[in-house]
Amino acid sequence: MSTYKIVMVRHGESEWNQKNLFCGWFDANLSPKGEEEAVSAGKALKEAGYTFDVAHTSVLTRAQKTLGAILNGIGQADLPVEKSWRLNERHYGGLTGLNKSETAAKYGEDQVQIWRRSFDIPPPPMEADHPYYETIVKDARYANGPSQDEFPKFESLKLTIQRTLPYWNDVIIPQLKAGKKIIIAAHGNSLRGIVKHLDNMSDEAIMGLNLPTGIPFVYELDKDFKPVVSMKFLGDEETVRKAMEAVAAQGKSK
Ligand SMILES: O=C(O)[C@@H](COP(=O)(O)O)OP(=O)(O)O
Repeated sequence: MSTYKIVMVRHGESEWNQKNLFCGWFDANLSPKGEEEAVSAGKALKEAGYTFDVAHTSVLTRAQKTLGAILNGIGQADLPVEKSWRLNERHYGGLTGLNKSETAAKYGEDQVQIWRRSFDIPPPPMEADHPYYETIVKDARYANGPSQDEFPKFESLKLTIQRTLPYWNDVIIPQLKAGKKIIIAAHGNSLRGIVKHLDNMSDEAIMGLNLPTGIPFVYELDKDFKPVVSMKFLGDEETVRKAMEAVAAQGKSK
């Protein structure tokens, strides 16, 4: 029997998704298509009758803007929003800013697949001379965390889960227990981490999951927070399948 329900959504297409660049902690904006996707996500949630008590998002603009458009769409623009770096995208290290197809042409599609989707093999670190190092490390949005020790230079999915899961366990679960209706707007890989945890997916199985941009999905959980309904997308099956395939194909050399 389902006791809890939670909605999650990966942000709409970002300008860097559109250019096919590894983005990670770089604060890319939504592309015009991404803005439209966010509005459509709001419409889908409104049509399905969703309202929320609390919304959670990362400290990155693409996720916050997506959430803003959704909340506008469901007539809840003034809903309390909690923002945390723990919901940020995985840190893509030295790959940040590189084109995914060009990287595949240079290092091979298999290597890019390992960097994008392996569970515990991280990308190379972002060194201090990386073009986006200062922009990210000195960004005022990180004044209250992560601490210097916690601040990533790169993250595998495993490392991403290690900093996202405490947020799920310490913030989201207590709010669900208190009866709050929650939406999380975050990123491809921070959400893949939560999905892996909820569905108890193996390290191999999670490699095959590519989350589409801007299509909300629902989990229904039992009293022990085990899924009764897993990853039910608010979109028709064919559209979701094609969107997932398009994400997977971003690592092709073309
Ligand atoms: O960092 C990035 O490039 C993408 C995910 O990339 P892939 O792992 O799918 O390559 O993150 P998002 O657009 O969800 O914030």
